[in-house]
Amino acid sequence: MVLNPVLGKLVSKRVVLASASPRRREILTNVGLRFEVVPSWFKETLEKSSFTAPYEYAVETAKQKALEVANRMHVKHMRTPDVVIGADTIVSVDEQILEKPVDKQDAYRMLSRLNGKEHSVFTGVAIIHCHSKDNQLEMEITDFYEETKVKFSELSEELLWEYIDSGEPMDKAGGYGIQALGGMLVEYVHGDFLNVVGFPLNHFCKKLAELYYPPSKHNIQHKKYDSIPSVDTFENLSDGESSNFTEHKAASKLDHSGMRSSGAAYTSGNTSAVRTGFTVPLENQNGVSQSASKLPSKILELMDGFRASKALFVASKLKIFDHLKDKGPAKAVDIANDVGTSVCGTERLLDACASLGLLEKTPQGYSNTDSANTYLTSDGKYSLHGYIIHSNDHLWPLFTNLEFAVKEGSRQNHRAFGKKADDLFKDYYHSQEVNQRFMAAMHSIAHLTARDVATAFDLSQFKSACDLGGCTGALAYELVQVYPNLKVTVFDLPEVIANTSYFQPSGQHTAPVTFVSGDFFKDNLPEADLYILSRVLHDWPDEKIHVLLSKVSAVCRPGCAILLAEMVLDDEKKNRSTALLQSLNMLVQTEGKERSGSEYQALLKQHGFKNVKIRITGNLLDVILCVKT
Ligand SMILES: O=c1[nH]cc([C@@H]2O[C@H](COP(=O)(O)OP(=O)(O)OP(=O)(O)O)[C@@H](O)[C@H]2O)c(=O)[nH]1
Repeated sequence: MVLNPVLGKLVSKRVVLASASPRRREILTNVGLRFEVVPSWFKETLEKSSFTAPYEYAVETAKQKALEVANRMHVKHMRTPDVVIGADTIVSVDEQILEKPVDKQDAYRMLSRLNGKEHSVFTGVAIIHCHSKDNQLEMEITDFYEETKVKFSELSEELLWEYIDSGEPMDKAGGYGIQALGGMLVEYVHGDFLNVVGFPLNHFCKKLAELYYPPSKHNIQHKKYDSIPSVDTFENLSDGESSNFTEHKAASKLDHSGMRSSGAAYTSGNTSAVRTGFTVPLENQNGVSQSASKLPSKILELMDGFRASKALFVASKLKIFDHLKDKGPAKAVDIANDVGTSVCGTERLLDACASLGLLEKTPQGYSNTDSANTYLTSDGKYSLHGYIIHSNDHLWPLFTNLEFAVKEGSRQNHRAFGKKADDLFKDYYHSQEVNQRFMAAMHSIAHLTARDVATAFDLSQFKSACDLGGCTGALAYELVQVYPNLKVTVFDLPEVIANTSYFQPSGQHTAPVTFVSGDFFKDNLPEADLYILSRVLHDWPDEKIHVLLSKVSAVCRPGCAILLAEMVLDDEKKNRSTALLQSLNMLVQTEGKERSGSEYQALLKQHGFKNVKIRITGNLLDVILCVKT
C-alpha cells in the first residue's frame, strides 16, 4: 500500500533508481515505492567552475547519472524503464563544492572547513520519463534541487580524527553522515533533513504532484501571471483527478528562453511564480489567453543581477554588515537611525539583503549570516569589503559603458571618469583615496586566494621569490607562512609601496618580506629564484607581456621559475562564466584580457619557459608554474 496518492501514480510503472546510495534506496523503500536499483556509471567529473551556482552542478550531475542509466537500459534491449530517478548530493561552503572524500586527509580537510560554520547541502534530482518509439528513446526530463542549511559545532581536532577513524565519512558528501555518528557534530539543521541524507523526499513528492496533477483548465484561466504555485502541497490530491503526465507534457514543452526545458530549480519556501514550472496564461495582443511554458528563471535571474549587486554594494557602503556584527540583531528603524538613512529605504534594503541570503531576519530584527560576518564586514581577514567598494565606485561606472567598449573594442575610463589616462594605473594614483581603495580591493582578492596560490605547487625548493606587482604583500605573507625558509621581495610602483604599511599584518612573520619600489617595465628586477606575476598579465596586451616576460627570462637562471596566478579559461572559452565576465571587466578598463591555458603556454614558450604546469584551483585564481631549463 502506498500512503501517498502521488506515489501511487508510479505503482504501475517500471521505476529505476539510478543510484548506488543505500540511503536513497532506504528513503524511497520506506515510503512504499517499488523500484529497481541500477547504479549509474556516470563519473562525477563535471567542471565545477563552469557552473554559476553549486546547485546547478548537483542538478546537472543528477541528470547525467539518470540519463546514463536510461540510455544504457534502452541500448541493451532491456525493457526500457518508464521512470529513471537520479540524484546527487553535495556540500557547499565558502563557494567551494565538497563531494565524497577520497581519503582520510581529504575527509579531514572537508570537516575542518565545515567546523564551527554553517554550510549548505544541495541535492539535485532528475526524474526522467522514458518512452520507446520506433526503437528510439524519447525522454522528458524534470529536475529540481533542494537546499538545507546545516551548522557544525566547534569541534576539537581530536574529535574530528576520532570521527574520521570511524570510517563513516568516506562515502558521504562533505565527509559526514548526519543520520549516524555525524549527527553529533551538528548544531542545527534548517530545512529538509532527508535532503542532507541524500534524497529530498518532500520536494520529490511535490514535483510528482506537479507532473501528474497539473492545474485544471479552470484554475489556469483564473490565475494571474505572477500567481504563486498551483501545486503547493501534495497531501490533498486524490487519484480521482483526471489529468495525467502525458496531457501535461503537451502544455509544458515550450520554453521561450531556450534554457533548461523543465523543472525550474527553486528552494523550498520560495513561492515565486518560477516555482510552478507550469503553464501560466499570457494574454496576446488580442486579449486572448494563450499558454506559455514555465518562466525562464535563469534569464530572469540575470536580468535582476544588477539589482542584487547594487543592493550588496549599498549595504556595504553604508557599513550595515559592520553595524550588525557589533549590534545585531537590530530593527530597521535602529539601523536607519545609526547609519543616517531613511527608515522606509533601509527596511527595503535589509529585506532585499535577507532574501539574498546576506542577512537573517527574525522577530528580534536583522543579523548577519555567517558568510556576511566573514566576507562583508570591513575588518575580517577574508573581508571582500575593499573589492565591493571598488566594484561600486570604479567598476560599476565602467560597466555602464560596456556597450561602447564592445563597439569600440577599447577601455572606457574616459567616458566613466571624464579623463583619459595614458598609463593604465594612473587613474588609481591621482588621488590618495582612490589609490587606497584600489589597494584594498586587490588586498581582498589576494587574501582570499593566497593560500590556494601558495599551495597549488610545492615551492619549498625556492629560497627567494620576487612578487612583481605584489601590491600590499598579501600573497608574500602567505608564502612565507607556508614556506618558512622563503624570503619574498614585493616589487611595485612607488605610489603603491608608499601605502603598504596600512596593510601589514602584525606578528613575527614580517621580516622575510621586503618591499622595493620600481616599474617592472622599466627598472631592473630584483634577483630571485622564483618570479611571481599574480593578476598582472591579464592587465596587458600581448606586446607588453612580451616586454615583461623577456625581462623576467633574462634574469631567471636555469632552475629558477616563473609562477603566474590568473583565472585560466578553458581552451574553447565557453565554460567559465566568472572568468569570461572578468575578461569583459578587463575590456572596459584595460588593454588586457583573460587567457586560456594554451595561450599562456604559448606566451611563456617564446621566452624559454617550456615545461608549463597548470593547476586549476577551484578558487578565483589558478596557478601556472614553469621552471626554466
Ligand atoms: O549526511 C549525509 N550526507 C550525505 C550522505 C550520502 O552521501 C552520498 C553523496 O554522494 P552522491 O550524491 O554522489 O551519491 P553516491 O553515494 O555516490 O551514489 P550515486 O550512485 O547516486 O552516485 C549519498 O550516498 C548520500 O546518501 C549521507 O549518507 N549522509
